[in-house]
Amino acid sequence: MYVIGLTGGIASGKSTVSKILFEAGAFILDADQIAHDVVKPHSPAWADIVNTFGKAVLCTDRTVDRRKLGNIIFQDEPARKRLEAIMHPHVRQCIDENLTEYARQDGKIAVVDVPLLYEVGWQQLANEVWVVYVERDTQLQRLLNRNGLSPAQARARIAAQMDLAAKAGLADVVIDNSRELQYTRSQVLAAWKQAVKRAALQ
Ligand SMILES: CC(C)(COP(=O)(O)OP(=O)(O)OC[C@H]1O[C@@H](n2cnc3c(N)ncnc32)[C@H](O)[C@@H]1O)[C@@H](O)C(=O)NCCC(=O)NCCS
Ligand SMILES: Nc1ncnc2c1ncn2[C@@H]1O[C@H](COP(=O)(O)OP(=O)(O)OP(=O)(O)O)[C@@H](O)[C@H]1O
Repeated sequence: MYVIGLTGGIASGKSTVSKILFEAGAFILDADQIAHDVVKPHSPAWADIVNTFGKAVLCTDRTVDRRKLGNIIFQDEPARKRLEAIMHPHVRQCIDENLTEYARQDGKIAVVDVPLLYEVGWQQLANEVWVVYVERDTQLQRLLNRNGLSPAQARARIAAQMDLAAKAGLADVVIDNSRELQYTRSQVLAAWKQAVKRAALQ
């Protein structure tokens, strides 16, 4: 199974790129979605979160209140590290299981969208890594428009991640999503053509 690791920064455009890749024929795995799925009430990760952060981070239906948990962990680095220590083994296990399942099906390429791929050191799960880059001011503006955060909260979330230009420096492929969608789409489709050729040579 040929795997593209898709990463970038918060609100840099990973979902936008993965949608284009899905339409081009890729399997898509989304680590954020997996992170939401593994905290279903009474799952092991959910129990660890309740033990660590208390029942105050639950909604009335016992699901994790992600807004509340986000507000805690993005202004308290030790708390963020504790949440990551709980979550990442579960997320990784789920990614590995899905990739094993996909490998049974023929010849498709899998795209694994992991925002923290470099921070967590999971580059080895991919044959190649793509970074979705955006200029800092545009990233902040898109994050503010999307999440209804205050500028200080949005900056804290960006600061909790490795510098995006540094990620771009490590990437096999960089998609610049600073401009209009059509510009992004044409870069993605050109890079996809090349990746299909590399996958065929594997
Ligand atoms: C903090 C949580 C509850 C906030 O949930 P919420 O629905 O508001 O945000 P969502 O999950 O959609 O994440 C949005 C973006 O935040 C950024 N982000 C999430 N967790 C982290 C983190 N630990 N460190 C830095 N950035 C993060 C990512 O860029 C992500 O794409 C949630 O993100 C979470 O459980 N994070 C810990 C697990 C994790 O590290 N996930 C990242 C992928 S493995
Ligand atoms: N080229 C673009 N022009 C204008 N808006 C864009 C562009 N690309 C993405 N956006 C918008 O920016 C926001 C972030 O994009 P997207 O959700 O794809 O990022 P992401 O990296 O998947 O974010 P996260 O990992 O934080 O969930 C969205 O509201 C999206 O509609």
